Amino acid sequence: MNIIELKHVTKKYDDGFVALKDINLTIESGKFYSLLGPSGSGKTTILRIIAGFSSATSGQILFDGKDITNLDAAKRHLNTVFQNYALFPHLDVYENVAFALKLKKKPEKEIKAAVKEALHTVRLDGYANREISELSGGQQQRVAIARAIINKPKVLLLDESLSALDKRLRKEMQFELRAIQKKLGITFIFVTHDQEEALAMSDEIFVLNEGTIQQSGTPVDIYDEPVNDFVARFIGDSNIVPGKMIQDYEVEFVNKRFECADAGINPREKVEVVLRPEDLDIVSPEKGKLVVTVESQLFLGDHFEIKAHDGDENEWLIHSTNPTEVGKEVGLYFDPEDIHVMRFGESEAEFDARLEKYEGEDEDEN
Ligand SMILES: Nc1ncnc2c1ncn2[C@@H]1O[C@H](COP(=O)(O)OP(=O)(O)OP(=O)(O)O)[C@@H](O)[C@H]1O
Repeated sequence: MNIIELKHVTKKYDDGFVALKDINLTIESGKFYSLLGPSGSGKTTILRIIAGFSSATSGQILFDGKDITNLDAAKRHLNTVFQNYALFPHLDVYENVAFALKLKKKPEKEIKAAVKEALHTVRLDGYANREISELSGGQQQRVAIARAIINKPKVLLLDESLSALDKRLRKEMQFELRAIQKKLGITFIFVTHDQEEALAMSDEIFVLNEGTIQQSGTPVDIYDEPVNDFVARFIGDSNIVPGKMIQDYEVEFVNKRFECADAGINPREKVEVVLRPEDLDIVSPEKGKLVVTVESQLFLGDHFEIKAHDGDENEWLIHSTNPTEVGKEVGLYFDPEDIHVMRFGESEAEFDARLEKYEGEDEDEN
């Protein structure tokens, strides 16, 4: 079931800057979504428009199928967790978490039970009487979440809410947030510029750049089939080289022809080819589909990051669990499915239509 829909939403700020250009997105109930993009891409603007803190210049926002474009923020069934948590420093944990229910003048007994349950959900049992200043960053984050879930919103908006934490705590909170979302079964919309974080946590990701959605889909879809070079570069490491389509399922790059899994592109059309570093296997030069010379090698704990160049002066990034030798000539092996062919200027809708057509044909053949 769709809980939130944005239809043709644009946002022009007072100074004339257009921060969102015709945004269309659908959020289903009970899933974890990320809005992912570099600084200034419009993530927070989308969140603020959904929350009702900012209004769209044009377009429509639906909540549970009803138009809420002009509805007051306070009347929307959602809460927001801000980057700085916005906790009240002069109130203790209990008072912070109880705040929304006290405002609604709920009976004390009901409030007590709700605070207990919310603190239990975020694993802060026994912290009710602590002062905010006596909590670690991760604990403050949990209080902010407890406060936001106490009145059981249908949607929780989280704006870069892990960015103040150190790396280890951040990882821990990623698991935690995901577990809380699953337990509560409510929709989370999480804003982040960290692609690893979005990949690890989300059911679905919207990748944004310059006020437009570049691609939406599951983490695996977006990683495996980036629609354009922005997405390919932004999500994970990648090797991107220019190429030319020969025919369906055959592409040329670095002056060689390779079998690939892509179709529906015109013969001789110029394309870009993406190969992920972990899809390149180092083999002997005779067995390689490409021959490269190793330039550098770094041990990164769980893999070696190897840089190499081919005769055409393309640099190749390789992630390998085995070391090689700097200066050595080696072969690179990859499967046809590891080659991702991208058309210039293809929109996500065109990309999806092309994929659907060919997947449909494959099924017909089987
Ligand atoms: N009140 C405003 N007036 C004019 N421009 C604004 C205003 N608020 C935001 N912008 C601009 O709109 C664009 C999108 O901003 P937004 O905060 O949505 O980006 P973001 O993707 O959340 O970035 P970050 O990760 O840095 O928070 C930016 O270029 C920003 O400078």
